[in-house]
Amino acid sequence: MTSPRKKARIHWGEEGSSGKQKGVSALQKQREQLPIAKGKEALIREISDNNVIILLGETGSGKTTQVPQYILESGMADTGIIAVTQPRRVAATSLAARVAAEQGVAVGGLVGYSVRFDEACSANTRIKYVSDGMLVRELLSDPLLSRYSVIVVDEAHERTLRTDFLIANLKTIQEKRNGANDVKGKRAASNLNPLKIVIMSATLDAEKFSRFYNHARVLYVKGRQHSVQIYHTAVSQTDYVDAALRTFFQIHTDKPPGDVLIFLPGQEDIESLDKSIKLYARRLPEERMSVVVCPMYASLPPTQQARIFSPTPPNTRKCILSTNIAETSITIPGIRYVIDTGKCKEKRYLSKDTGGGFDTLLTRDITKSSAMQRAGRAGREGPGFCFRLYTEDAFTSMALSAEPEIRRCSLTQSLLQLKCLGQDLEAVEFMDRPNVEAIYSALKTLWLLSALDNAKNLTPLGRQMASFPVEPYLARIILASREHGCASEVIDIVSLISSSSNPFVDISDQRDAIADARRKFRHPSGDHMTMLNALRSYQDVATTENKSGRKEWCRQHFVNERTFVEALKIRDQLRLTCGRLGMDWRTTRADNDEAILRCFVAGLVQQSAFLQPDGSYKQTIGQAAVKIHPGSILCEKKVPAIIYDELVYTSQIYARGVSSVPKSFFTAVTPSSKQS
Ligand SMILES: Nc1ncnc2c1ncn2[C@@H]1O[C@H](COP(=O)(O)OP(=O)(O)OP(=O)(O)O)[C@@H](O)[C@H]1O
Repeated sequence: MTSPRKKARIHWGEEGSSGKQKGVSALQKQREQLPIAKGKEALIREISDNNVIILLGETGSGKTTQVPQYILESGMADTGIIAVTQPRRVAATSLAARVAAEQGVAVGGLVGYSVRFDEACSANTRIKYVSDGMLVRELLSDPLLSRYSVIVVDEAHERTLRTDFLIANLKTIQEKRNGANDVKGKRAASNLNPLKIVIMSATLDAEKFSRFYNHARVLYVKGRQHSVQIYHTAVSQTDYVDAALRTFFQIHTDKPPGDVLIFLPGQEDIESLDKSIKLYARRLPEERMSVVVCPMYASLPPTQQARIFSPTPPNTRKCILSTNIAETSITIPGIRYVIDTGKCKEKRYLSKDTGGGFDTLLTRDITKSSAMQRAGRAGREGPGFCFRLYTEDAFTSMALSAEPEIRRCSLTQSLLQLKCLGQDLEAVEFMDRPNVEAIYSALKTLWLLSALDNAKNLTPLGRQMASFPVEPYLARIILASREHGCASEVIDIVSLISSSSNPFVDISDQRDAIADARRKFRHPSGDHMTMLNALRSYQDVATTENKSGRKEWCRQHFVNERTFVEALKIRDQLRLTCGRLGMDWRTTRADNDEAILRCFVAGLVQQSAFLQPDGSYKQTIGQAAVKIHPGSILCEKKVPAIIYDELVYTSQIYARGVSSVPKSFFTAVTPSSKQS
């Protein structure tokens, strides 16, 4: 490997900069200097006079942090809570911390947040940053969202399935709460607390949103606080990881202090760049600033994600390697340089016709919207720089925004939630209609899980499934444990599956050593029971060992302590839901593996494959040939039938989280009326 300085330099073309630099000191002064502050009075007036406002403003103009505070301070929302939705949990939690600091209060008081499996709110909370999924969940228990007087839908351009679900439902909720004929005015026929809706983004097709909300008023916030100088490569870069490496060291050797944020598509690229940067950084002359690398991706446990916000030590340059999880809404203190590879991973439903029948992540070029959001992460605290690893022509020819998730992802969970609200996917007025095939597939999945009956009506079991804060198939597994008397074991395993990362560390070149270290957890049936054994062993260790003893035990056994800690929290939530449904989560049949696996078959009936005469596995529902993932303890085995937690699509389709089950289990869960 050559030294970073010897690698070919990348040549950049400069783009005109905009905006002006302003000094910042105290938080209040910063607030006053935000571009949005100039329009505060007008903004409050417009929100007060209109039921729906579409608000566009450049990244960093102050929308997300200031608009909720303006609404609060105006007294407009005195009858309820102000909710601000975010597509990503890290944005919700970090924004709550920032706005609480601006208000001079602790998080969880006046300003709080609510994300899946984590909440900091109290009876005093008036501004609540909430993940879009959590607000959808609240709809199920409060279909008119009556606790809220203003709902701000932020980063609406991302068009996540849950945001689209909210946008559709908010329209009808507002009609009910404000009175059906009340398009512009204030309170009309209804006795309910009226609702105001604010839709926000920096990069939005404002006209489309406006039309959807009966030609709602569109407002623009002009300007950004700090300039961001954008550079494009002079020629296109085929190896974006290598180009990012070279650009990072160009910045590190040539540019003044300031942290660097690099956008990459996924975990694999992040891990590879992490290694290369560390390797090269060690070779730098001692007098140069040192480098600290922080990875950031969705499956990293929240405590590890939080490292990106911690202050950079003196004489050090922090380099954050992130997926698009850090693309919108968040301000990472210290970031002055952004490197944008121009790539992202996009969730897409692979249809059964093409051998799929599942959601998978595919690498693709980003959109203009994403490029602008990424550049916007620099220049939050002072002027910034964005290095795009693609040409200006490539930027010009990018699509404006991504295809909405509703057109490309599995609709199973949304359909179940709509059914609980007495609605049908076909009948709801969405901004963009879902595909017929995706609707059909979701109906079929829910029917196979017994959440819907033959007439597509919600069953009592389906309603119970929707109460759990997990995917329908996992909820089905938990509910099946009622019949089999093994709720305790099943909830433990489901908690581990629902955690943000795998409990087992998988290092491809150490698989033999890892298998050896974990031998005592191994269960012949496969990964589910093995996970349970590992969790139970960890709990034993946790009661006898101190912190460093636990850490050492986890290191020796190649297991991820953070996953166990997170799983135990999730377990509390799942047990609470069981309690609310009158289900006893204490039932146990630790000696009966068969009972536990039967529960998993009830939920994973579609996620199963049978061994073929040629030694491959073929999906029982769907056409794809699947391989057992090399990280699974069953990877070397040939068993007649498998169930799995997920399929991952790389060079081949791999099943992950695999257990072996007798074929006879499948006929038991599939009533004779159900045929694939
Ligand atoms: N956690 C933080 N630490 C330091 N400064 C912050 C923080 N959060 C916000 N700010 C400051 O407030 C400014 C406005 O942030 P805000 O999130 O409200 O902007 P926005 O218009 O919503 O941008 P975006 O569309 O990118 O989310 C930032 O540019 C930054 O200067």
